[in-house]
Amino acid sequence: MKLQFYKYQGTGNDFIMIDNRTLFFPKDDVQLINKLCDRRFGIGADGLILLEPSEKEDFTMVYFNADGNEGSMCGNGGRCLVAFAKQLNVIQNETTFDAVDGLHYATINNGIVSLKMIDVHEISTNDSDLFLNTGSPHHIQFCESVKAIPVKETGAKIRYGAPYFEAGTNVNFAEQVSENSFKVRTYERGVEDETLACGTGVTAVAIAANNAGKTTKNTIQLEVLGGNLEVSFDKNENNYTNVFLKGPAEFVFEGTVLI
Ligand SMILES: N[C@@H](CCC[C@H](N)C(=O)O)C(=O)O
Repeated sequence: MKLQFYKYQGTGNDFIMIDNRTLFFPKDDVQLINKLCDRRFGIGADGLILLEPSEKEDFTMVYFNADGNEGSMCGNGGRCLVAFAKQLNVIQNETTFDAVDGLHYATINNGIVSLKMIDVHEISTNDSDLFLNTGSPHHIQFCESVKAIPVKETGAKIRYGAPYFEAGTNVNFAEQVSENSFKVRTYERGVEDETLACGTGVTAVAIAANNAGKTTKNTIQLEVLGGNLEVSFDKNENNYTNVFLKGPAEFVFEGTVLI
């Protein structure tokens, strides 16, 4: 069968998009999804996303990591899916959609997508590292220079080590640049490597930075390997609400592949 696909990227975090409104795609086929995401044997991507129907909302997001397994929430993937939904004329400039972690509201203007993320009420600390869930689990380590960090090696050790083990976590290394800006590099669970950006990851870094007293700002600029993102939130004691992740989401190419 010929599969029509669309390729999108958000600050270099890249995704295969499939219009699965007719529910034809064999989503239990872990090997197939893994091969489609393979950069040598397939199309190549950090993940694959299905746009599916929703009973009450505009559409449903179903996200798979590059390893072929269904993932938790993907912030950059969600932003790219909003741009894809607009390309398909499923939405105009505003939407609410279903995802694995609940409802998401988003707007799109001139290719910039602003996506509402889940509220965060729990942040744990271990020495100077932090852990929180922004739709996906994230470990955060602040450091002097992200350039000097062997992200794949150090990230893998933390991802598979205590207290995370098999379930694992995504791992972010963050360097403060100014009062309200940070450089971030992320090791992604499910890709098992560093990616050029991670949306739920920078969201976690922005909240962690505020929570750890590194900044009092509630609009934070995040510089990642693939570009720039912005995270904003409201804070009430240790509760973070109205969390928004904002940045570019771009269509790259489309094609067909035999499956
Ligand atoms: N790239 C993503 C994060 C995806 C989630 C993750 N790899 C997992 O399942 O743990 C993002 O932009 O948030």
